[in-house]
Amino acid sequence: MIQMKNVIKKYPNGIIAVKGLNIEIKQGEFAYIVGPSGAGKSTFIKMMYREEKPTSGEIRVNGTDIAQLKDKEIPFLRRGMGVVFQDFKLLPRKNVYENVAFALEVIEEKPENIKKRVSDVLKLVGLAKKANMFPDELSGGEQQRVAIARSIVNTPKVVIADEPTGNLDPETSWEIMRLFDEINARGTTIIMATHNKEIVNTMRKRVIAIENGQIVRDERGGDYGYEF
Ligand SMILES: Nc1ncnc2c1ncn2[C@@H]1O[C@H](COP(=O)(O)OP(=O)(O)OP(=O)(O)O)[C@@H](O)[C@H]1O
Repeated sequence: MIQMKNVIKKYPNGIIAVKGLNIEIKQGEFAYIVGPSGAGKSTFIKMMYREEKPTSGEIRVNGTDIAQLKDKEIPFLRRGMGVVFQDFKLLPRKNVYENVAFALEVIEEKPENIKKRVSDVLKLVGLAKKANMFPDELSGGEQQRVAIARSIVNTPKVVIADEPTGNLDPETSWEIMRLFDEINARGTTIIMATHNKEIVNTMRKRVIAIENGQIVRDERGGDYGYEF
């Protein structure tokens, strides 16, 4: 579902963050992206949802080369993917229900479908009872659950997560990871950059290690492989 060929990313300041990536991630896979700080993991991930445009190379998402997309076509790409961030990025003035519903409103989903979809995903993430609460009334783990609910409410084929447990304590991180595992078990591809060694070594998945802008390891059921 995602293929990269000779992808290079040079930022305007001259830093070459990604130096010729070649990778294929198939529908239904769960892949961790690991590697040292500054290795290029976020850049790699941002190019998948066209937050960053590659300097050269090809990035195919379900066959379309997204490196060639015009800016006005990007929303269509994003309809098919969910994105989850370390800092949740919830809308502070909207409650839990509204934060999740908003993702469907912007794509002009029919109001009668919105209610059902939002309550289904809030149930899935265990927040049905907190639908009326606001982000600042929730714990970090709960806020991340809302963000995950928002990312899957449109039933995307892939969820891309950049360090989703980076702001959470170990126990909460596990709960969030179990949720991602369940979403993956329902058929959604998960691509996740993480520094969480314990989780990578326990919840074994495909491990793609990036160092200095290049893939240095790609193993199914691999371990984290670093001491940090
Ligand atoms: N917007 C930007 N403009 C210029 N340089 C950038 C930009 N974003 C990242 N870089 C540089 O690109 C390189 C890779 O950064 P990136 O954020 O992709 O690494 P990372 O592996 O995700 O790091 P971390 O684990 O610390 O999040 C770094 O040298 C960084 O300074």
